[in-house]
Amino acid sequence: MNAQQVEDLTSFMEAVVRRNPGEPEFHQAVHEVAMDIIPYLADKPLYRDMMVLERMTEPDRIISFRVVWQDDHGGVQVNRGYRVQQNNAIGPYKGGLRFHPTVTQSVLKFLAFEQVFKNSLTGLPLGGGKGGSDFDPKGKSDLEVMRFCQAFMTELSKHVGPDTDVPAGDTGVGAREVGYLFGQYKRLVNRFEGVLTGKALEFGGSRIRAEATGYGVVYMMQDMLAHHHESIDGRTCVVSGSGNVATYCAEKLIQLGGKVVTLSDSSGYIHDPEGLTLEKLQWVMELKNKRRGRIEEYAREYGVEYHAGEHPWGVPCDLAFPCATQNEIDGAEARTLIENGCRAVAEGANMPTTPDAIKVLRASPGLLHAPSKAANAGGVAVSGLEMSQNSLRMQWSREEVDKHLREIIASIHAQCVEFGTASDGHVDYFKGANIAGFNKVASAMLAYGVM
Ligand SMILES: NC(=O)C1=CN([C@@H]2O[C@H](COP(=O)(O)OP(=O)(O)OC[C@H]3O[C@@H](n4cnc5c(N)ncnc54)[C@H](OP(=O)(O)O)[C@@H]3O)[C@@H](O)[C@H]2O)C=CC1
Ligand SMILES: O=C(O)CCC(=O)C(=O)O
Repeated sequence: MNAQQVEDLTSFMEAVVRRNPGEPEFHQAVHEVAMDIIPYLADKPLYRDMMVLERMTEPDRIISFRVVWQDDHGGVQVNRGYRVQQNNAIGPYKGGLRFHPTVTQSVLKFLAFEQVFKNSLTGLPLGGGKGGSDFDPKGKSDLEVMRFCQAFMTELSKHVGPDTDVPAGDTGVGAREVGYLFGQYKRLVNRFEGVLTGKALEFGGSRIRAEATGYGVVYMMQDMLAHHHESIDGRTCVVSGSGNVATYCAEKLIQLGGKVVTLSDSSGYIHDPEGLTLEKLQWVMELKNKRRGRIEEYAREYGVEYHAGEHPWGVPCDLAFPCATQNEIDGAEARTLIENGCRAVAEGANMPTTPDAIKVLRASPGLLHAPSKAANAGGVAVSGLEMSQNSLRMQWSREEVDKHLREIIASIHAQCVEFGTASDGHVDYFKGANIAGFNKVASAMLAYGVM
């Protein structure tokens, strides 16, 4: 960046912070994009005069509402629900719902903003949005989760629809929650329509949607390595998380010959130096999705080490897959990864690396690093395919959906290479993803005029 661009970035970010006080996650996500887009717009006065980037940082609307439900003891509980409808320039708002006590407007705005670029990269007609609540499903009975989901959807149903806004799952919102949410929507509007994705197969879901985010992260890693004539086979992999994204990321890695040595949850991580097998992974999925237990139990079951309160980034690895949550790798942890010889990082979670960590990883010569908006786009891509199948009133085979997913990730990789390759041949996947994602949305916004 030259001096003028640094000045432009500084004044742009000052305005973002002024307009969105107290929203650090949102500032972080916007800054990460603006660092690449502001220099890119240096010779594009029309985009600057039309304030396209400024408009993209302002959500179309934010809906915030009270969610009141009754717990199993008859007590009345109050939570806050949100839907951030960020941008529908290229299609209906699309993005997940997160139920977690750390949910704030700032967190959902960062996720919605990122989603706009990610959805654009898929090549599908999908705008960007995100929603959720500070409700914590952990420790709640099935009936409590059901009552919460019904109360949440009672309000949300007024703002979503198959051509308006199509939510899906995210942290804390899996098959069980999507079932309750869809059932309530159907009851309220008296129509059977594809208002949510991630549905069960029996009522309009797509094959491979559950697997898609994790599989897509691994396909992205495969493509980055193949670009350098390397593969996953025989590489040691460190994965964080043990939810939807982490477990299917681990499954695909094992299928491709990777040795997955860690999984984690918010309490700590397990280290299995022999590597997980598909059987052990099945046990983890049962633990997490049915018994809703803690990853610590894996250590007791298989006689391996458990590290309470720690992240797995100190375990030596070739490939790293942060698949738990935002800002889970900081600068020091990024340095440790590099010192231990890490070759590549593919982000399964949204924005899992802090700005410091990105700086450290970017400065490491040759290290490959796929940002979340490119690496985890497989989930929303298959959600887009679920919408297509719902419109067609059809369900495609596993092979067909997986083939589309593979092609979409390959196209995202190609876009990153097109817009992110430096003169020395190194691919800056962050820059490539930001510019490619921006272009499509920005030209649609220009076509619509001033609005
Ligand atoms: N599901 C999807 O299709 C997509 C998800 N993502 C992103 O992937 C990430 C994981 O989502 P998903 O797997 O669906 O969610 P899940 O709820 O299925 O799993 C989340 C996992 O991350 C752990 N975790 C959550 N918060 C923290 C924390 N603060 N510190 C350490 N670990 C934590 C959870 O542990 P615990 O059980 O202890 O909370 C759990 O193991 C999120 O960033 C999400 O936005 C991105 C694209 C699509
Ligand atoms: O499938 C979807 O619509 C949501 C996916 C999602 O929330 C994400 O990509 O972060």
